[in-house]
Parts: sequence; structure tokens; C-alpha cells
Amino acid sequence: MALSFPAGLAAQIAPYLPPASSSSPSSGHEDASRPFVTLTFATSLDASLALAPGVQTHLSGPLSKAMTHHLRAHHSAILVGVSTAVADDPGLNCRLEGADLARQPLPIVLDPHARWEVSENSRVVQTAKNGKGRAPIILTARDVVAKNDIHDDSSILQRQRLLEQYGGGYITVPARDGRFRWEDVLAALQRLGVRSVMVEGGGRVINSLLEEEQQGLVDAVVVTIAPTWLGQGGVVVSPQRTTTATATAGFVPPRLRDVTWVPMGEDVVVCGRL
Ligand SMILES: NC(=O)C1=CN([C@@H]2O[C@H](COP(=O)(O)OP(=O)(O)OC[C@H]3O[C@@H](n4cnc5c(N)ncnc54)[C@H](OP(=O)(O)O)[C@@H]3O)[C@@H](O)[C@H]2O)C=CC1
Ligand SMILES: Nc1nc(O)c(N)c(N[C@@H]2O[C@H](COP(=O)(O)O)[C@@H](O)[C@H]2O)n1
Repeated sequence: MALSFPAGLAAQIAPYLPPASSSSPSSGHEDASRPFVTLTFATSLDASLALAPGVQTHLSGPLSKAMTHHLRAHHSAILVGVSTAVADDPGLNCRLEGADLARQPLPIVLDPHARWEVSENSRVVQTAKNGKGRAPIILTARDVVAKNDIHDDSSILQRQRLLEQYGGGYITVPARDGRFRWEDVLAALQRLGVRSVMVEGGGRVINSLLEEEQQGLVDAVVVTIAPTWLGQGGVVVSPQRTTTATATAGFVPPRLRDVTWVPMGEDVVVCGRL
């Protein structure tokens, strides 16, 4: 069913959207050498994204869900980690009423080890096939593809052929210990012509983007907080501290600036900049 997002709420979110042109001088995003990055997710009162790894958990109410689709309409790409792709089998398209089908966001999946067995039955592929979204681009580690290249019938090649039918595919990114640097991820997106990306999750992806040395890469943060506790054992947003001297009285932890809280039904959406 098509979603609808009220204009009054859209106006309150507007200052946090990527500029229409990332080189616009009024945008506050002066670095046109990389896409504008929005970090966005839905969390419980105890900072959980899901009841357990691999368990899709609906936290957003109808209005905050529509807000996420409004964000999707204003970004050129949506990024998730492979465990989210596997757990949620997401559509990763914009389902707002009147959404411009020609301008659907490009789904990006971080899958260094090519673990996601994307197939004709995957929702994102079905969505692309039905003209309601785009096929995903999967970022994978160079050596994984190299190893598979030699086998003509390797499953990665089969998946690549499937995705190519709909305009998607694999691209390789350098990895260290199976991990990408965010600068390399954003450079790869920039080469694809992506001007803005919303990073939706899951926990590992968000926590790695919130590590201290990565924080300069996030332009806007839009977080839905739902009035529930998921309890221990959930997928929690709580980034590693990367310096040892941080847990001292004088340490000032990172804090959002230009903060706006927008009530949306039973949820509240907090917007800010890092
Ligand atoms: N409430 C919400 O808004 C959302 C909730 N979710 C939920 O979150 C859960 C999934 O979260 P989680 O289990 O943490 O998994 P993620 O979706 O964050 O995927 C994690 C995997 O992605 C790859 N990855 C992540 N960061 C990097 C990096 N910097 N470089 C290279 N690869 C990287 C790794 O793959 P590998 O292991 O192969 O190395 C890693 O194990 C699901 O239950 C889902 O439903 C997801 C999105 C939003
Ligand atoms: N905004 C938001 N609220 C929740 O409660 C969620 N569980 C999520 N999850 C994210 O949305 C993706 C699902 O997208 P589709 O509706 O299938 O297009 C899921 O993969 C998470 O990234 N988000």
C-alpha cells in the first residue's frame, strides 16, 4: 500500500535533507568529492534495532515509516549491511504515494564475503523486475571476486548475471581483514554517480560509521525512537570507543548539533548533524 507523509512534518525534516545539488554552497556539505551521507535508523528506548541478530523487528509506526520513505525519495542511494539484506529481505525502494518511479534510490549492500545469496526471489530483485525500484549494487572484497572469476559457473557469476539483467551487479572495493574503509565505500559510490546515500543499518554498519575516526563522514542523522524496550540480546547501536583515554571525566563525547525533535505519532524523530 502506498504511504503518505504530511507536508507539515516534511517541512520540519527539510533542513536535514541532502541539497538538490551536492555542490550547492548553501548546503553545509562542502565536500563534493564524496556523497552526502545521512545516517538513519529506528531504535527502541534501549538503543536496539532488532530483538536479536537476524530478526526483523518493526519499530517505526506508520508516520515515522512514511518519513523513512520520504528520506528515500530524497537520496540517490540506500545502504545496508549484508546481515540486514539476509535477515529482512528488504525492498529498499520508495513506496510513497506519487513517488517518481524514474528516481528510485539505488540499493547498496556491503557484502565483503559475498554471503548474500541474492536470487530472482529476493524482494529487491522482484521490486526492480516490477519497475518499482532498482536492482542492488553489492560491494564486495576484491579477492572474493578474483577467486570466483576462474569458475565460469560460480554462484557469484550467476548472481552477477541475474543482477545485470536489471541494472545491478557486484563491484569490488579494497578490504582489510574483510572490512571496508568508509572512505573507499564512499569513493566507490561517487564513481557510480551517487550524490547522496542514506545508511539504514544494521548494527554493525551503523556502529562502524559512528566510530570516532569516521564521524566526519556523516552529514545528517535522522533517528526514529519508538516507545518500547527490546531487552538484552538485541542488535544495539553503541559504537566502539577508539581512543583509550575517553572514559575520563574531562572527555566530551560526540553530540549532535542543530538538533530538532519531531513527534510522529507515538514515535519521536531526532534530527541533527555530527
Ligand atoms: N531498526 C532499524 O532501523 C534497522 C534494523 N535492522 C536490523 O539489524 C539487524 C542486522 O544488523 P547486524 O547483524 O549488525 O548486521 P549488518 O546489517 O550491519 O551487517 C553486518 C555485516 O555487513 C558487513 N559490514 C558491515 N560493516 C562493514 C564494513 N565497514 N566493511 C565491510 N563489511 C561490513 C559485514 O559482513 P561480513 O560478516 O561478511 O564481514 C558485517 O558482518 C537485522 O536484524 C535487521 O533487521 C537493520 C537495519 C535497520
Ligand atoms: N525505519 C525503519 N523502521 C523499522 O522499524 C525498521 N525495522 C527498519 N528497517 C530498515 O528498513 C528496511 C526494510 O525496508 P523495506 O520496507 O523492505 O523496503 C530494513 O532492511 C532495514 O534497513 N527501518
